[in-house]
Amino acid sequence: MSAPPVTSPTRSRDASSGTEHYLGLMSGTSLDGVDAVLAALHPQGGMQVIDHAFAPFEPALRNELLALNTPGDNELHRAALAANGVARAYAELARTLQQRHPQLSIRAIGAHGQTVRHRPGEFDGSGYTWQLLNAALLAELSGIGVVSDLRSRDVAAGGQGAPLVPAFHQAVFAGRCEAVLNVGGISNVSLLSVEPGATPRGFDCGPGNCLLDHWIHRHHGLPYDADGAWAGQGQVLPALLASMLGDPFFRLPPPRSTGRDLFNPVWLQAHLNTLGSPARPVDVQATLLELTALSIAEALLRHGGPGGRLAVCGGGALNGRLMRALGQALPAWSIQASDALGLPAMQVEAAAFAWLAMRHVERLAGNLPAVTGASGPRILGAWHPA
Ligand SMILES: Nc1ncnc2c1ncn2[C@@H]1O[C@H](COP(=O)(O)OP(=O)(O)OP(=O)(O)O)[C@@H](O)[C@H]1O
Ligand SMILES: CC(=O)N[C@H]1[C@@H]2OC[C@@H](O2)[C@@H](O)[C@@H]1O[C@H](C)C(=O)O
Repeated sequence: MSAPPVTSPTRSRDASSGTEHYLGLMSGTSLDGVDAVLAALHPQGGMQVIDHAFAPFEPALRNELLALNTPGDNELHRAALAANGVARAYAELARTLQQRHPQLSIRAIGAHGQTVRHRPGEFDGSGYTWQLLNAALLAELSGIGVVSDLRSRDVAAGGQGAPLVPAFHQAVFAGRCEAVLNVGGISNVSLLSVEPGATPRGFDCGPGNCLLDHWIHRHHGLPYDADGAWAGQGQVLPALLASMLGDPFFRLPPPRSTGRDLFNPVWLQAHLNTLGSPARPVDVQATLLELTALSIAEALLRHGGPGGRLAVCGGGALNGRLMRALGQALPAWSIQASDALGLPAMQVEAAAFAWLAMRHVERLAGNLPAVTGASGPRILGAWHPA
């Protein structure tokens, strides 16, 4: 990646080592809450995770963020209030890690915000992606400089604005696995390379946990299907599975990205409506788990290599049934959670946003045009000084 010039924050750094501390704050499409990772990062590579913390969203904020994923009334005011709520939740977690490590000076926070719309569109200036976060308030509350809005510049350059993690996956996992799979609300894959000068590839696969979470919440009031246990009690419905896998998104070539804009309860209901008779909820859950596994496997086989080592991160790595379904669908891949490579599955994304903050501070590009389709490498994010 090249490093175009940009006006960037001034910095003081331990010149002897070049290593600085960054905080990554991530709340993804699952909307379960906020993950924070405090990491020591060196611009030339090398990362050590110092600590990790998680806090669930308050139910009222989570409900409002979910509602804002769907067009509705008086959204500007509601979105502004929700962006303040996200900033307060992020600041609380930042404070937790600051208090645990008072001796460390944190160079910057990389704060993702909450995606409520993702419409990258064509390269005609109409595309946008929107992550709710009042980054100014976060800088004010935390006393730390914040890099936010990390996707918009890539979209402005004609890219998808996502996925952004392949560059980070390459930096920390290359040589130890051939592919990295993130199963959050949405799933995405990075295909790594050890060839000199080669860049990784990557793309979104489709729904990860978001439809599974929705369905078990609707029928049992639970936030997620722990270990896929409920899905395991049902039978896969072939007609429903075929209908869902028929969505044109699954046939799109990379660069491609998606989100709750497409894979949401309305999408699921439309496919349920194609069935001749009502389905048992437990069978729908079994079918959704199969959809997640098969859409990932199909994308990996079509656009990735024939096999190798696949490291899995995100909450889906904690779903034993999903991991077994992936193993069955990808017999030539050896699959294990990223924990085996030294970075726990639930820390990878937040660590990636700490890394993206470092790229901004160091005036280095954060995107990979080969992944997102942007017209060139770009420094990502907007800077909000401490
Ligand atoms: N023990 C478990 N069994 C099954 N699923 C689990 C378990 N623990 C977490 N999950 C799933 O993982 C989800 C959270 O994953 P994660 O934090 O990676 O998502 P995210 O960061 O919101 O998503 P994205 O990568 O789309 O931005 C939960 O909503 C749940 O579906
Ligand atoms: C628009 C948006 O928020 N996309 C997320 C989402 O969650 C997973 C997948 O869809 C991925 O494209 C992206 O997040 C990861 C962190 C990324 O940008 O690499």
